Amino acid sequence: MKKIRTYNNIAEKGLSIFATDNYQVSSSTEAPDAILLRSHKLHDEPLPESVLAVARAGAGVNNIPVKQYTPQGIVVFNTPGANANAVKELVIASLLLGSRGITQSMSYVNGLVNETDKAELHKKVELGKKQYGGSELSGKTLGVVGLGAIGAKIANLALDLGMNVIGYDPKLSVEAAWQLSSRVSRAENLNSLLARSDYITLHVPAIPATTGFINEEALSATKDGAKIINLARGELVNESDIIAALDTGKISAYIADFPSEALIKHDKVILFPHLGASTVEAEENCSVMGAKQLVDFLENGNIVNSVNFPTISMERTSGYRLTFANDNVPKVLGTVLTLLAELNINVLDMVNKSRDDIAYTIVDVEQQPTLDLVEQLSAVEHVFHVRSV
Ligand SMILES: NC(=O)C1=CN([C@@H]2O[C@H](COP(=O)(O)OP(=O)(O)OC[C@H]3O[C@@H](n4cnc5c(N)ncnc54)[C@H](O)[C@@H]3O)[C@@H](O)[C@H]2O)C=CC1
Ligand SMILES: O=C(O)C(=O)COP(=O)(O)O
Repeated sequence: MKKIRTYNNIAEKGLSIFATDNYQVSSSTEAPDAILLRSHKLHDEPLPESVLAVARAGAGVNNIPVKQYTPQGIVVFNTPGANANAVKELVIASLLLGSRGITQSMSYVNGLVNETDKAELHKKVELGKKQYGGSELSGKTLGVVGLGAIGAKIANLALDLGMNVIGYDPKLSVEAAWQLSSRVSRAENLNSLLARSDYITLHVPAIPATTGFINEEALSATKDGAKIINLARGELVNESDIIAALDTGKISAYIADFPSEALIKHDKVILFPHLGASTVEAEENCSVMGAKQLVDFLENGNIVNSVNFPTISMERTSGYRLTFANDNVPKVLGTVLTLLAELNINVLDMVNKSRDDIAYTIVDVEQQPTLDLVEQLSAVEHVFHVRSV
């Protein structure tokens, strides 16, 4: 029986992938083989030694101490693109909230709730109409920072709204570039995008290079009166710097799904709870993808969509499979294969991949690996985390 510990609200459609005969799934299970979670922060809690893998049903993995887990052989997965459409749709809503005074005018109308005089109400409604007029998105420029799964969808859709679109992504993958319309123009650097955009939307992960990157310097390079949308991570924006820029009018609105005490008080800020990925569809996509990846890893040792291990999978050629991770240095694979040969164990198929400092190997062998064999392999220098699956 394998055990999965869950955190947060994980959609049932994904949980049902763990067959009840073979898996125990619960938020309180002891000694879990794997964890499936959303935004719950794992940084401050000890991870049970039994854990082999952590799957983030979502995109951002800044709630998981990935660097700490990697040398322990713990594979961390995410579900790339599975919630991108949900975020895209909320960004479109945010663009409209930023252009048409919708929330402000709704508050104004709600404030008229006690107005019983029909003529007076009509007069006040007309007054509100004058006060909350907006401007159209068509013809304005949208700057998209980060052109991955979410950014690319938004860039393409904004073109259809008649906007000019500029993108900035120094680490753009070839796969992501294929998703992008050729009408999206490329900014050479962040400041060039900020200086030309009426609306700026952030879609980068929270990593050291991006933490606080929207700061006083970036904001002073930004076009006067620009509006910033942040449905990526609160940490990307230096809070006191953006509040100062809102106070002077340099930035005319900040729209985000990361509320804080100071931001809630500001009248040029529009906030939602962390709602970007909270749609039925996105929650199901993420939980299904995360659960499938965990099952394939726990049962076959295959790794798809990991953020710290290489992508590696092999169809099973026999019932007996060994997997191991090792430091990515020469001679380890040779030593392991020599050991298997010396023990007269026939290798039927094998695949080996590396990523940064880590290598990972799947070996299908003709006979059932014994505990002794697993121990001997684990003792090979630089090898860690040997499993018989
Ligand atoms: N509010 C919410 O509910 C949600 C928030 N997110 C956040 O959005 C982020 C992006 O999500 P996806 O598009 O799915 O991820 P992704 O990995 O597909 O795209 C991220 C892009 O950012 C680029 N990038 C990295 N560093 C950069 C830098 N310094 N400057 C410019 N670009 C840079 C990467 O090259 C990549 O193309 C996630 O990491 C997460 O923090 C994601 C989903 C839901
Ligand atoms: O996928 C992400 O990065 C998100 O921020 C979504 O977070 P959630 O799963 O809704 O807690």
